[in-house]
Amino acid sequence: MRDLPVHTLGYDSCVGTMTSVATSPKEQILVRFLDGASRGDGALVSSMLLQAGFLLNVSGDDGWTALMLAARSGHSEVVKVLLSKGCDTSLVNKSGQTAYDIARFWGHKHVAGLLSNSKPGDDHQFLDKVEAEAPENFFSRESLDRRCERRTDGKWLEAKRRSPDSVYILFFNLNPLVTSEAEELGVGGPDIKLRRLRVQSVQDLLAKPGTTLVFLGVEKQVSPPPPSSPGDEDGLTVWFALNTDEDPTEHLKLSGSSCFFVKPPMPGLFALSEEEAGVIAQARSVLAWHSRYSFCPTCGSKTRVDEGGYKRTCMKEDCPSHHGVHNTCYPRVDPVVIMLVIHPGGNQCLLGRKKTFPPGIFSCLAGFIEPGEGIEDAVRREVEEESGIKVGPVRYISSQPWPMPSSLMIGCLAVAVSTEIKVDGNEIEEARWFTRQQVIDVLRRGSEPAFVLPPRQAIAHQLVKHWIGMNANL
Ligand SMILES: NC(=O)c1ccc[n+]([C@@H]2O[C@H](COP(=O)([O-])OP(=O)(O)OC[C@H]3O[C@@H](n4cnc5c(N)ncnc54)[C@H](O)[C@@H]3O)[C@@H](O)[C@H]2O)c1
Ligand SMILES: [Mg+2]
Ligand SMILES: [Mg+2]
Ligand SMILES: [Mg+2]
Ligand SMILES: [Zn+2]
Repeated sequence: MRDLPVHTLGYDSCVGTMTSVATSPKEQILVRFLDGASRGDGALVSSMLLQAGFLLNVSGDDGWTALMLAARSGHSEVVKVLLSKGCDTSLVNKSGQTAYDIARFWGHKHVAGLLSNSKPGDDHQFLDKVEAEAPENFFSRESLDRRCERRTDGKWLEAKRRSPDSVYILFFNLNPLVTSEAEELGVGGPDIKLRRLRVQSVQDLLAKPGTTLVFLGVEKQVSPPPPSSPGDEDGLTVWFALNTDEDPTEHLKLSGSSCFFVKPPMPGLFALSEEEAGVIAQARSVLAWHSRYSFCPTCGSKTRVDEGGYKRTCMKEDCPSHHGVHNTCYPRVDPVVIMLVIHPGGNQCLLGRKKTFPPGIFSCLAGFIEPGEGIEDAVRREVEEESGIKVGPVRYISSQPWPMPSSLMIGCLAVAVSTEIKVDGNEIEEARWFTRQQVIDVLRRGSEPAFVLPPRQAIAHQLVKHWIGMNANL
């Protein structure tokens, strides 16, 4: 017996609740059994199977069997019980996924291991496809080769600093210099472009005490090019970033150009190409660190810039920061979790509004990871703090450097195990469950969208898109 019509019960396949009375004793038994599997109650599953062996391969709503429900929540004990009874691991739900697919998708490696051992020849194309399609996020493209080993090679850096082939990008108070001149921009390309300067244009600025210089890396090479300038033996084109806190316009020797400094984050930086946004993510974060950490955080003394702008060394001889690993000497990155919370039923997602958002915008919840906290726990804590929703399984999807000033957004999908929303009212003024259809209408810019999503350059947008691209009911 398969596909017992339990839809009528309103059985919720993740939290295992019954929202109305089951219509027959057999259906009631099935609901209890599936509920036990999804909650990880191995003892209940075992004893029910002893009395009603037919339950083993029966599915409820959307074709989910006990094995699939246990696999989704990583309940390996229940999975072992079901496997020991000889359950059918090849069954698929109405979205075409096996229990193995579901375990892999939610990152339950131990469960996926148990399931793959029991069925070595299985084909899991669905998951491979989902993984291959993880989005590339704006600000995350590594356009330059960082060549970290060159940061301590003072002679090489100095030669490159003087080289007429080196590229300088300039920031004024952390805002990059760009151009919107038509001839610089290709058809259908970005709206603005970084203004690439040469050493002769920035010579005066380099000599000023308030200027910070950072070695970003070298242009990536397909094959080694011939040497381009006399004395410049490796032919590598180096990029540097400069920041100044005084208006540099009068020191710039630029011929007839219409350049301006663009303020982050929106819409300014979002108008750059993916390649240049990647350079900005690196440059702006390091420069912002220099502007905030001028003095030694350990003893308050003056510091010296070293390693091509990737280290600040305390000038006080006996400062403790000279011994051991001191994360005060190197550029800082703040990890932030950002998550799309999926309703236990699989077909709605949770989005929230900060008080500061423009009208209509709803986005993924997000929050800084705290010291001593892992990614999954930070996701669960922030979601509960901001929306009152409890979260079970968490799966990492992709990350995004966010150079305002220096966050790393860690994008996750998370399955809710409760549904009642209670916003904190402080950070988040409103949170709502939106259906897949509402989200699809927003992404397709339908005539009456229920809300507005952040633009494609925000990882929140990509997480929502990723969820829509997946099969339903994971
Ligand atoms: N790229 C995107 O799609 C996207 C979307 C949402 C948020 N974000 C970014 O994520 C970051 C964090 O999100 P949030 O504001 O919701 O976090 P949050 O929910 O943790 O709340 C922010 C508050 O946490 C405190 N805090 C704790 N640790 C902090 C730290 N290391 N730095 C600064 N404040 C800290 C501060 O009081 C701050 O006001 C923000 O900077 C935001 O710009 C990016
Ligand atoms: Mg937050
Ligand atoms: Mg928060
Ligand atoms: Mg927080
Ligand atoms: Zn010091």
